[in-house]
Amino acid sequence: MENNVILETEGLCKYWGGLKALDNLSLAFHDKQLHGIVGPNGAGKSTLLNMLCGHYKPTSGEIIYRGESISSIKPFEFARRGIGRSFQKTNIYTNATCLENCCVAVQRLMGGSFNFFRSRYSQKMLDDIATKALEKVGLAHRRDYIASQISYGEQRQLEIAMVLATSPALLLLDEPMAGMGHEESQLIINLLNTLKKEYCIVLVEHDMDAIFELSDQLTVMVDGQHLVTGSVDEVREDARVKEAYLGQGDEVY
Ligand SMILES: Nc1ncnc2c1ncn2[C@@H]1O[C@H](COP(=O)(O)OP(=O)(O)OP(=O)(O)O)[C@@H](O)[C@H]1O
Repeated sequence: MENNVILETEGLCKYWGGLKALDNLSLAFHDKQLHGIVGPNGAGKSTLLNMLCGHYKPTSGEIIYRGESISSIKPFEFARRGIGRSFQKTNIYTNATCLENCCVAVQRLMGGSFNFFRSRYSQKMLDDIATKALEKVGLAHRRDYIASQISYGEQRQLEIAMVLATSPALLLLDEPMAGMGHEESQLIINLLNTLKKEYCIVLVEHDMDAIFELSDQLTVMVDGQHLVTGSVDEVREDARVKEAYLGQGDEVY
């Protein structure tokens, strides 16, 4: 194993009845790199993220985290080991403040054991962790705002802050730019460019300009199968990729 590989899949398969949503996928995700995942609709991108965070169990194959197979551990153990996941659908409590949302994310991770630490001291620790996460995404000035009062783009930033508050080593991001205008997307691009210096990021995103700008490695999937992995330039020049996107609109080119 290359020493800066954090997470790997080996021959990963997920079948829904006769449908092969993921078919024999072997990938390696490196520390301090952003690995983009693209592919036409139904390619299996969300299925892959759901498996990497433990939400779905593999039909066969392995998920290996820092050299250890974690295919059969429970979903909350994925998070406790440092695999953080943001969702396509917004996951925030709109009636709580930004700070409270980040605190809840940490409490969820700690589960029942959090009650044990309940004290003024632990609340301060929690607030500090949450505040640092908000600072990292550029939302420190929104700390005490109710989440429903901040813009849509800021809500997506808040979701990333909620993942960061759980102290992950790896971030799995599912379309963090969905529904955003150009300016808001640019904010997220700038944020991810900063975060990838510190974390391993796996990014599923339909915004091709964004994914080309951000990816150190890029994987194209088609019909649950791996088509190609390489640098952005290698992928863009690959004839198989052009062919896979034919009839899908000009999503790539
Ligand atoms: N829970 C499920 N039960 C049955 N089939 C599923 C389930 N989840 C996904 N699928 C199927 O698996 C295939 C891959 O779906 P997936 O959502 O992973 O693709 P995707 O690449 O994320 O697509 P999109 O870009 O449209 O979000 C699709 O054919 C989908 O219908």
